Amino acid sequence: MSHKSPFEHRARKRFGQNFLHDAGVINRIIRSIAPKTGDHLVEIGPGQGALTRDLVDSGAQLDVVELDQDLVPILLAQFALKDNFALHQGDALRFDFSSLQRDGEKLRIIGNLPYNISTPLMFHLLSYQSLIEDMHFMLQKEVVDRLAAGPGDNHYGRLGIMVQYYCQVDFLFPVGSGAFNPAPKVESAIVRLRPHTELPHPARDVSLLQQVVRTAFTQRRKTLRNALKTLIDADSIDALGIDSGTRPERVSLAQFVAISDRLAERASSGDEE
Ligand SMILES: C[S@@+](CC[C@H](N)C(=O)[O-])C[C@H]1O[C@@H](n2cnc3c(N)ncnc32)[C@H](O)[C@@H]1O
Repeated sequence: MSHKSPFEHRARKRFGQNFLHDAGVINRIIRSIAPKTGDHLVEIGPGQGALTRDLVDSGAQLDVVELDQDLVPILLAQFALKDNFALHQGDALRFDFSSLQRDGEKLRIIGNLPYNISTPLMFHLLSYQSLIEDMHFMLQKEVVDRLAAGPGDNHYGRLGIMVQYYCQVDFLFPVGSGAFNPAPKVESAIVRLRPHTELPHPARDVSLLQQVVRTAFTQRRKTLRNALKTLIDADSIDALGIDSGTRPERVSLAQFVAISDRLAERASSGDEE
């Protein structure tokens, strides 16, 4: 299905195009970001410029990354004359964000993201975590619930744990589907991610942490000891002060890090389970 916009651009499903048209929602997002002169903003997927106008007018440097070539003339017609605006046509998943950085300044990332690429894009951006001050994203509400969830919440799991490893996560506000054209089938929400300047729970080996968390949540109804039995025995979990009879959904990030650090120690000492 495609929908005509005021600029005669047909919204494309394959690019995840749902354009914001609700001025109240746009204002609220801009107020949450609070862009100012001296900031270096990067908007991913500017679309027809719903958020872009206020971001440019803030006086901040604004780079935008848009995949759809047909949107390029629409964006340039509105913003090409602004000397604080630069457009990069291409795929944000492959974009080298470090190429934008100047003089040690940090980037502020913004995006009403296509929902099909939001998780890989967040992890791509987290690989530049030290260059980023904060990120404001519109995502499926269910994804924001998962990002912000803590131990014991229904939505708590792998995505939230791994993003919270790198970032402070704040659920800002929900957005109804009527704010978009065409309206998506699901509700949305705005989330703020702020990369930690120092990781609160640094793991000895992040890929091991990822493996532990992935394995633990493959069958979330199992006890921790059963879920992790291919990696570590119950006594070793209990010896870390973690109840191996609990469910993975009750285990904190710090506790998952403790388990993965124990495995990393063993691997480095050549110790076998
Ligand atoms: C949900 S729309 C949001 C558009 C606009 N920011 C708004 O709020 O109305 C997502 C935008 O991301 C663009 N897009 C999709 N995949 C992309 C990718 N891989 N890299 C960069 N932009 C992409 C789409 O073409 C579209 O303009």
